[in-house]
Amino acid sequence: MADMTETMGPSTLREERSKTQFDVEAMKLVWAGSAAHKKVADKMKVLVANDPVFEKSSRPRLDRKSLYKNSLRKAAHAWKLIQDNHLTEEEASSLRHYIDEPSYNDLHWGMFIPAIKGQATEEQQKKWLPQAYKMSIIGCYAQTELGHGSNVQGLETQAVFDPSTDEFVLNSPTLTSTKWWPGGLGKASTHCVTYARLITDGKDYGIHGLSSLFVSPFELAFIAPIRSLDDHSPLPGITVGDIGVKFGNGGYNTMDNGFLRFDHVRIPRDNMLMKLASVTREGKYVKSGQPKQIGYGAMVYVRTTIVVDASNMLSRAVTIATRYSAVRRQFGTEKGKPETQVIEYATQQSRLFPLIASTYAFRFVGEWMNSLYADVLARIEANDFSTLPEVHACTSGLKSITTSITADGIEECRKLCGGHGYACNSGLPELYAAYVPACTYEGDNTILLFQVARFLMKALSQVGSGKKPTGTAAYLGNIQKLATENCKITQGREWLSYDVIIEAFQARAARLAGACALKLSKAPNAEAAFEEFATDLAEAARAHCQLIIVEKFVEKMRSQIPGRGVAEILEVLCYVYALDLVRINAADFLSTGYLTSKQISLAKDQLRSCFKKIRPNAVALVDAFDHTDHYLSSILGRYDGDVYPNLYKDAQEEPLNDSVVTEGYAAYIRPVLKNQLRQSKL
Ligand SMILES: Cc1cc2nc3c(=O)[nH]c(=O)nc-3n(C[C@H](O)[C@H](O)[C@H](O)COP(=O)(O)OP(=O)(O)OC[C@H]3O[C@@H](n4cnc5c(N)ncnc54)[C@H](O)[C@@H]3O)c2cc1C
Repeated sequence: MADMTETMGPSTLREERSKTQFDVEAMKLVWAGSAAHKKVADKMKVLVANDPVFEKSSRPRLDRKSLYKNSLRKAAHAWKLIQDNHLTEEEASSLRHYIDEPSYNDLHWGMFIPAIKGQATEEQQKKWLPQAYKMSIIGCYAQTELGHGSNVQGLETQAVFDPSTDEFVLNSPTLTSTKWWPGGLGKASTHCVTYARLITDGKDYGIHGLSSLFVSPFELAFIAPIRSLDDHSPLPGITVGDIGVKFGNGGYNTMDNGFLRFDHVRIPRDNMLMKLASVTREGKYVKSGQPKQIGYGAMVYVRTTIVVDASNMLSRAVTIATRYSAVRRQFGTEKGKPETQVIEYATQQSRLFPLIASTYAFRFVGEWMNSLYADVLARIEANDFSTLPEVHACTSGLKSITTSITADGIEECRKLCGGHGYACNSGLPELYAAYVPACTYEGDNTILLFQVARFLMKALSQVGSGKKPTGTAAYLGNIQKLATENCKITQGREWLSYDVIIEAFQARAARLAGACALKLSKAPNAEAAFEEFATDLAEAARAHCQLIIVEKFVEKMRSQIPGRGVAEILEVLCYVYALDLVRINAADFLSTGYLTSKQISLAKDQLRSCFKKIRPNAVALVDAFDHTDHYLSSILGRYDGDVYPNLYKDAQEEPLNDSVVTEGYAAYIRPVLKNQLRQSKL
């Protein structure tokens, strides 16, 4: 069956790659962040891709039990590889990343261990961390309950201190207090870090958490053993299980998100994590004297990994959509010539290229957050907490907007692949299903924007009393000028200036925040007004976060970027990222009066000309992410572009095609066809 379409994909991608105007190998280094990171990633991605245990293309077809068992097998095999090969922490984490399957490991390494590090005393860390590092215990993070998630202050689980036995009694007093959602809890974990209302000395101390409305890191966390270390059965007083099937085939269903009820479960007093606060032998609640801000380090770390992960997940989706858009042809038949590649269509470019730009933008802002994390740790060490409110606000906002754009971006890439994007073998449905909860866990994205908005309102009120905002909010110190001087450009080319772009985003963010501050200042009740203007406040917060991402992209561009043509094409991507945001948010720029409709029209013209520069480099820009076919797990996104023969082959392997006449024929099709339904047993 050798026809033209069969061979067209590979030759098309070869031709695309021959048009590239920059050094792809150098871009791979920029994407990886350093030669050392690249070396680790290269080693781990090959190790995973070549190991049959890590096969994943069958995932969407597996029933839940087989899916879960297979995921346990992978986790065990990975742990064996880590030990046998003496992998470093970075290598082990990279290995888990390339296995690409949500599992209890994510919570054990990503939440349980950091929670102990952040909230346990040194003595307690010495007790728990070695067991956790050896995996002789498996831990998870049990905060959310059936009735409350975002509103941490509303959690109901109780930890009542009993001085007669020197123990806490953990109890779930209501149905709604059942812990619900924690990953790894359902079937795998032996322990959890759980959050509960501390009741001692006749007083309810509440939860002290990082809630939607009050910002302070957790204080009241407890380590609760939940399963026997001998036979894994639930311990006395514990009711635990999996909450059930979640969105999408495969997807996040490899994870055992669980429920947990405590029925007067006794744990030693020392199982309360006591870095920030403790309960004495007599039952007195005592603050440790350690500033509560020390908990911020762990929070910045977790959010940094989420933003870096957003760039990774978006990079997968755009790789698939870009390669396939080059291979896919529709319309435009000039006699004897192939049809037009869909990537040539202006609408395809205007949907796809800004997503490629966003992928790089998120990568660079993630890189900056890594340095921010180091800075936060150093400052905490030196008892300097001055930057923490600003860091908390910007990391909340960046988590919110990068995960929202990534989830929407994956879905957009699915649509960019037309009908074939809807098939599981495109890799996109499962990617979306597994990724989309990132908009909810680690803080609902809307709630996180409110944290940013509160910070902005406070910063503006302090500007009024002469205090200079710092860091990512420094521009608010200049609000007088930003709110009154409008954009002056008259020619399209003037948009291609970092200063012009940054000033536009600063003016928009400052004006939106300023307008909210004015409304709040006029209201008799600030809390009620915050609720009334919540939509505007969320918009102001979003504008502030987009400004941060634009600024960090520009900062990257102002650094040394080696490699032939690399800086040049990244510059184009930087403008695409910013100008597309101007296009999408034209209403904000117009309503705040900073831009005229003529200036917005000039921005759109520039955007179109930037797309022309991206076009010959599009495939190479996604090749630079350096994803293996195993990691992408997508027929549409194959590196060699050999799409159609493989779609055909995959259909032949569909289990429904095991027999030519389907199993239900005799019972359910034949009686319909033969008008024999009355005689048949249904
Ligand atoms: C896949 C997955 C994995 C998870 N893993 C874990 C885990 O390991 N451990 C754990 O403890 N939890 C986990 N969770 C739970 C998760 O952290 C919570 O679901 C999340 O914090 C959101 O809280 P919620 O469900 O209470 O949402 P809700 O707060 O009930 O949100 C519902 C809606 O109400 C809106 N809303 C709520 N309050 C306000 C307000 N004040 N103003 C305006 N709008 C508001 C929200 O924006 C949202 O649109 C997981 C969840 C998922 C989906």
